[in-house]
Amino acid sequence: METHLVIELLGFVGLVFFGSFLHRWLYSVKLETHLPVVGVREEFFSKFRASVRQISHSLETLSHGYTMYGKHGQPFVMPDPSLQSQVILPQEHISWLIRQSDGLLSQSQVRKERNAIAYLSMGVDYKATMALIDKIINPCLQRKLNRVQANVFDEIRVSVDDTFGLDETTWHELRLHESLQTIINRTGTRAFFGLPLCRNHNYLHSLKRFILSMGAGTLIIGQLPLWLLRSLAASVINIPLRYYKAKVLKMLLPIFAERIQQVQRREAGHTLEDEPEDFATQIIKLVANTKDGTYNQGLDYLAEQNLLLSFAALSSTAAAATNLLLDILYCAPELNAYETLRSEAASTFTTEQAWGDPTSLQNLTCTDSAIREGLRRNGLQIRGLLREVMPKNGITLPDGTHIARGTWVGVPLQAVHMDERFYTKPEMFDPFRFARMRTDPALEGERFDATQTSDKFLAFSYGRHACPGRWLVAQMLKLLIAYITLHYDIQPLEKRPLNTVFGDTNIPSISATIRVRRRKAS
Ligand code: HEM
Repeated sequence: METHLVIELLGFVGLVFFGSFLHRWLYSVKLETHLPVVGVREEFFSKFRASVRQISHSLETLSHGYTMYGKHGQPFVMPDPSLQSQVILPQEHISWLIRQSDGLLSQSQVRKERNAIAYLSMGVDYKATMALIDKIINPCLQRKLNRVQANVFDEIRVSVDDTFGLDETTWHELRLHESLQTIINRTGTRAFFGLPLCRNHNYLHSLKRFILSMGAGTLIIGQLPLWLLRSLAASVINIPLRYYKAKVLKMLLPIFAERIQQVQRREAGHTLEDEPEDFATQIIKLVANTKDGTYNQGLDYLAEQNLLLSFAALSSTAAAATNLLLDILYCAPELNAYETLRSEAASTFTTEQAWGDPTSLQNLTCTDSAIREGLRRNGLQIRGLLREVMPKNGITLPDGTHIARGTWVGVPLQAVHMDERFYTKPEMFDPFRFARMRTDPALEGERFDATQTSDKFLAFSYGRHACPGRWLVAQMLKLLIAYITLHYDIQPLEKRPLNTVFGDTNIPSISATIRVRRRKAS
């Protein structure tokens, strides 16, 4: 047979295969049909197109579904680019949702796909990670937080001075997100691994690239349909990810080795003059005193776990700080937000020691309120508490709706935050809303500090998988806002640069700039 005929034949066979694959794929989008479906238009391949559209339209679709159904106590179906069938629950079902065990509604199944844990080169086991978070990391991030406050402040002071500048005579422009990411990366690294790593340029450079690769991986791969496409995307993203992870770990390992030696010497009865107060030391101490071998899998393992934790910590805190400053600089002048925060900081931090004193942070009720409001108005995720239905026979929701096995259920976080039943003028960034709510006699008994999660405030999620880093976030952001307002003037914004929603993630503008000038020392 002539060569061109063979090629044509092979091409034809390939086309038939591809066509049938595409046809099956386009029609494979399964949506729970007994529930209302949102986001689907009358068009060819309507379900498939609705699913793909949610890469950029999920905020609108979720708000529409919430207004039409969720607000009236009804679950609805949301298409998703991953083609994974999803049922979005009304706010009334959240308390029920968080009470269900992982055996009924599994978070780990969702994490593996949505956060691409099954695809990215992590090097750590998911189960062991969750055990480590539960037993070791959570206690460190809560009970031992006070010990890092003085160091966290010291790093904020030095890194803000470096990034915002010391010139008291001229205004200059800086890119807000980039500056805050640098400040938060340094401060977080100081809290986790101490000096001098947090000022090592090579480390910070590789850490930034590692965070970028992880961010791209978790953001993009979880949105893709089909295992094959996810694996292909992961094989590309894993190249820089492995490279930068190896570079970062090379610098982290000697620090862990040193900390382990220090802990062992102390346990053997030696007195150490300068025992570091960082989380790495605290985590090593806890692991050393725990009989269960799950956490004690060697130096590389612990270092890698801590690196993953810094990823969870740093990118989200930098994004929250960016949103918060943009909101403060844009909000209505009559609210006098910047000046109020400055005078609260001035009356709290009257001595040098006050910056390292945990009781100072309790006085910052207006700053705390602004942080909570920033997270309410612009949470980092618009949909969350995603869980996969595990029982063979499915599960029955509190309103009697039956949901099949394998379906994901979730909550429209941003839509709940925008519900006027829970927040007056929800569209408005009202920085001191929660400070007023704290003193409202009608709300007595409820707590409104930034770290308090509830079924109406979901920025840190809710229930047993809620963010364990939220106390550290509040500590860092309070010290950051206080230091910036006390030492810098910033020109208000005429327009708030818009966020971009990609899938479930709400990303603040990374190109937004602000104009700053150092205040004259009095
Ligand atoms: C403003 C900053 C932050 C926000 C908005 C945030 C938000 C969240 C949310 C929504 C979850 C639940 C995710 C899910 O269910 O899939 C979560 C989980 C988690 N966060 Fe954060 N987070 C922030 C900062 C941090 C920091 C600073 C740390 C560590 C120091 C941290 C460590 C974790 C960990 C380990 C989990 C997993 C908890 C579990 O599954 O049990 N986060 N965070």
